[in-house]
Amino acid sequence: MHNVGSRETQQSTREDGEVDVVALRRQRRTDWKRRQGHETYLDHAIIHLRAGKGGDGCVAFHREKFVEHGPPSGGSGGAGADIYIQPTASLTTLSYIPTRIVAQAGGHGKGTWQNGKNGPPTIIKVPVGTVVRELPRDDPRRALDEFEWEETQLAGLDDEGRRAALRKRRWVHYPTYAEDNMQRSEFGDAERQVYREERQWRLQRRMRAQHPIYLDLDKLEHTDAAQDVNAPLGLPRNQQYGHLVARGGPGGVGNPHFLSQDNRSPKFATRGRDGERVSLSLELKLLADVGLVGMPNAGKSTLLRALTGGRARTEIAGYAFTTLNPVVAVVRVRGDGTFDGWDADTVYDETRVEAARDKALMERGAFADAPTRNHQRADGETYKPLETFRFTVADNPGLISEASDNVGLGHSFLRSIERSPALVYVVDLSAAAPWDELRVLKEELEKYKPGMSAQAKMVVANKADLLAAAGSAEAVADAKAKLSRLEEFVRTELVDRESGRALDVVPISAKFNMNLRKAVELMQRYVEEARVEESA
Ligand SMILES: Nc1nc2c(ncn2[C@@H]2O[C@H](COP(=O)(O)OP(=O)(O)OP(=O)(O)O)[C@@H](O)[C@H]2O)c(=O)[nH]1
Ligand SMILES: [Mg+2]
Repeated sequence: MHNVGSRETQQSTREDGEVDVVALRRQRRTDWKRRQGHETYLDHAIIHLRAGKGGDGCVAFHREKFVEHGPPSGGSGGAGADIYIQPTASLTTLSYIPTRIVAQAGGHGKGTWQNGKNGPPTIIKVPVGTVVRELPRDDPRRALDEFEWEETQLAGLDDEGRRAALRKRRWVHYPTYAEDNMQRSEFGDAERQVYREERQWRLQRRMRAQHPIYLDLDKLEHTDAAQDVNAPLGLPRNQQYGHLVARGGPGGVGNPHFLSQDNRSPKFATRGRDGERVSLSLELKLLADVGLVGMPNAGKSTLLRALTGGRARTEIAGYAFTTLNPVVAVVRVRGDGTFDGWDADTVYDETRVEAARDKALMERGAFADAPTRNHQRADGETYKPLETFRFTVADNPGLISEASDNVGLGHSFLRSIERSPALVYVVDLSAAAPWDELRVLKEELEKYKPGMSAQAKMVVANKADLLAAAGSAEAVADAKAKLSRLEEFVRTELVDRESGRALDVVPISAKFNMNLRKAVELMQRYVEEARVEESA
């Protein structure tokens, strides 16, 4: 089964429009696998929100000395709390967001005309780069909305029981007066009025459901609450609140509301209404400038570590699927085109090997007088060109053939680089046929999102050191032939349609720090171009 089309259809529906539960289950399993051992990273979540219920109105009569029959004095209930979603820079994962959020109910009305308090708004903070979607009605993962929930409460009742249950959920009666109230014609009028309002409310809600919530929170937003006429009351004036996603139910009205010529002492009030219930899917898209795409073991993590002078804490090991989740790190380029760690003779080996080496050094006391930042370098060098450019690179799990069917780790992690302006293919040049790897990578990108392979800008041919390892003239000639065959493939198959330019091919060795300056220079160029385009 190869799904093509928008992300939603890929995830949950088959070509015939049916919801594909098997695919959903498989997706959940690969998501789970990706989270193993990585305690907190989560880039996709489904949350169920329940806005606050309105407070009930109150039935009361005023009591005062010498006033025998005081007027009705029941206060109205407060509105239930609304739920807002707000992007924030201080989070990087969705794992802190509870899957079920119930906002506070409004306070009940009380005697002596005291109205209930409104529920204070609930604000859900999500990381910048989160895309919020309301789950459509036919999605099996959606929770019941407030109307469907009421229906489930009424299931199995006959007409009479149903009417009684509905009334019970809508009306408050003065003690012992319930029967009496029901007989009255004023109550009948009031009840009709309430049902009319309810139908309006229901209609409005259905209309809103036709335009499901879709929010692309890729920027921090600073609305000026003091200026905003829609800012909810009860928030400090400078507090940011974000986007409304679920409305609280209105409070019920107190008995003074039903005072009329015919009924001088109404003994009923209405209850608050349920808040809206919505299910949202949250998807986190990291915003890295460059995304590395490659098969398992191609050396993506090694490359990221080398580009950041070993700062990027991403695991390197000689088995497939070492990296389970995207890791983003910053590459700092200096004025002369160098970057952190470019000149070091460090070998970026497997993390296990590195750890063992560090431990041995430590035991020998080699770090005892390692220079700190404030020390002069031993060789007396003081010149240090300033950092002039900075961009972020995302290292990703390996992508393999049929990843779109959730083979391997699937391809859902690609969402984190979906919007990266530049993708870089990383292939293992020492493999038998690196061009086949490229073909598969391109196909999988296209299956994830049609047109995504156009974001690819460069092919990095890694492990170039292995080719000529033998050192003989023959091996060198073979290596050259292989590289030119790869270039030939790129020239014929991987041409950027817009510019007509073939992707750049750069042979490197991430492990031994070779030819990385060239790769960084090109990456910087792509990022600069993209930024110019964006600001234009
Ligand atoms: N000889 C040589 N080995 C390399 C080079 N780059 C990476 N390796 C080795 O290749 C193996 C895999 O490297 P990783 O960086 O973990 O590969 P990856 O693409 O991140 O793999 P996954 O995370 O599993 O997708 C490790 O044993 C590295 O030491 C290189 O330039 N030359
Ligand atoms: Mg890796």
